[in-house]
Amino acid sequence: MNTQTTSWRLLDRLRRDGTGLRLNDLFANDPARFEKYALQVENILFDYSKNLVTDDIMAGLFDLAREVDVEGWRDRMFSGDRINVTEDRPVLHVALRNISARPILVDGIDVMEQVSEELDKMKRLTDAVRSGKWRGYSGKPITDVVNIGIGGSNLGPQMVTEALQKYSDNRIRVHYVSNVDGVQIAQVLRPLNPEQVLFVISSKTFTTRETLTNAETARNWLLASSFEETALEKHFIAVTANRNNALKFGLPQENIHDLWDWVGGRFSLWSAIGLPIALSLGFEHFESLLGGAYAMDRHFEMAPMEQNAPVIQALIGIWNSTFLGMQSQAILPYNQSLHMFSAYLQQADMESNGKSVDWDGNDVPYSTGSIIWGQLGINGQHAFYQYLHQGKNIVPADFIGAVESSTSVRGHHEYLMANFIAQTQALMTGIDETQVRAELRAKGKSEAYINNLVSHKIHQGNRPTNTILMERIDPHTLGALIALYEHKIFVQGIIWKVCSFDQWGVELGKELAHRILPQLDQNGTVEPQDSSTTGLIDFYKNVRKKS
Ligand SMILES: O=P(O)(O)OC[C@H]1O[C@](O)(CO)[C@@H](O)[C@@H]1O
Repeated sequence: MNTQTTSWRLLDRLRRDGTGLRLNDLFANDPARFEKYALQVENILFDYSKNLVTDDIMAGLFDLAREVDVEGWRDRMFSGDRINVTEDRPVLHVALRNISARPILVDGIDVMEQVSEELDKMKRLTDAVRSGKWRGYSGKPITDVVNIGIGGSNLGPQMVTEALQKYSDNRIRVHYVSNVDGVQIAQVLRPLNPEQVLFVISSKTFTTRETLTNAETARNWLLASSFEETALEKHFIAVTANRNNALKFGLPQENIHDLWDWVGGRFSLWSAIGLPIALSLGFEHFESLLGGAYAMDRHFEMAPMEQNAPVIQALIGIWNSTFLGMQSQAILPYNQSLHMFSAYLQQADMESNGKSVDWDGNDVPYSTGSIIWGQLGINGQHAFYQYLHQGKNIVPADFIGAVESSTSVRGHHEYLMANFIAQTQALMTGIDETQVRAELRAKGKSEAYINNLVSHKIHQGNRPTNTILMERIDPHTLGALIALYEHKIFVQGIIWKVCSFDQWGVELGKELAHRILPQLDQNGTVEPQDSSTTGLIDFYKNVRKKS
């Protein structure tokens, strides 16, 4: 157990000794703190100086990473070892953006050959669709792409297409359907012309009910408009690791794009799952995205721990959550283009590290993972920041922004970024009683008024934040940013000793849904089970009967 390492014990002692640490003091006592605790990778400045850490704590955290052999595990991931132990698979999303084409062997076979073949196939499709060479059944060019997929087969591509919209020439409009609630697909299809739509059915397993139900609805919608035998092959593409099921759906071999079992769904946007990104932006921008991720991979592989951004980000997160007991983590982008970033990270992080047993199946005696949540920071300021500033529970936060605006609209960006910087300062410095009293006196308030209000206006401060400031949000930088978080998640999994690449926790709910589905039918028999489940099924059926 990693708690038995010397460094874990030392860190535990530092935690106890350091309960009185104040960020204000740490900055006052060390004018060089920012230089020491900030670094730049690619176009990304990562400032972790506003965290409750000292040189001793950082040294202890680096020792912990060494003791549990983070670097060894990292090398095992990059070289294709089967580090996904519960599924007995390698973890090779890094192969998908290995633009050096350095061989990566799995069972003696270089996976880079398959990767580059698939990339070529993606490029051919992207160019054909975007140039108008690919035509629908009636001979018209494709104008709209509808991606049908959920979880990793939705969140990554959608987050990226939204984030990089500025780079789209709008030749192809991309839409996303993930929810099995028919409202979503109905809304998406309503304004579209079936003759000019290309559906991308994205499912690693091609067994996910939500996706298959939506895919069938899309197929019926298309076939209702065309009795052409070839309509399906002109309007449907699949991305999957399960060719057989895609063939059964009615697609020809050449319309199926490959994914491999060594790519986790939540790490798959770099594969053909990223087709909607390429279709929307053009293949050269997709390649830049891969290039940015590759640059971060090289940094993660080569930089010493003390200057390694993903390692440091992971260690700070472990310090905050496991040692200081701060269980949640807010993700606060100050950039409209990143409006889906926290939703994307929720899956990447929580599905990876939300585990309670270690690789050997033993309970872990510490908290793992974090509750990842958030939304655009500027909107959050007018919604939940009250809790961040004065709530009882401390929520560490990542502030993410860009120096250059993504729009030519003037007069907005400075205001946005002033807030971005001010919020981390306010969370750190807070405002104490003396300052509150002085401010209220300066405004001419009476002593009685001040006495009533003072405790409400005090901000304790001392709330930890990371600041991630990019020069701009372009495909390369976004690729690097996503890879930064992917590797952070990986390092944390190693330290917590949990398997970050499986997701057994999502299975039980799916199985029970399969059992409940026939019970919802008016003629279905309700099984003997707990009274709440039975009561809900009965209520549902009674209301349906009347409607
Ligand atoms: O791509 P698929 O196989 O349809 O799976 C979709 C998502 O469902 C999950 O398996 C969770 O149920 C995710 O891990 C995955 O990204």
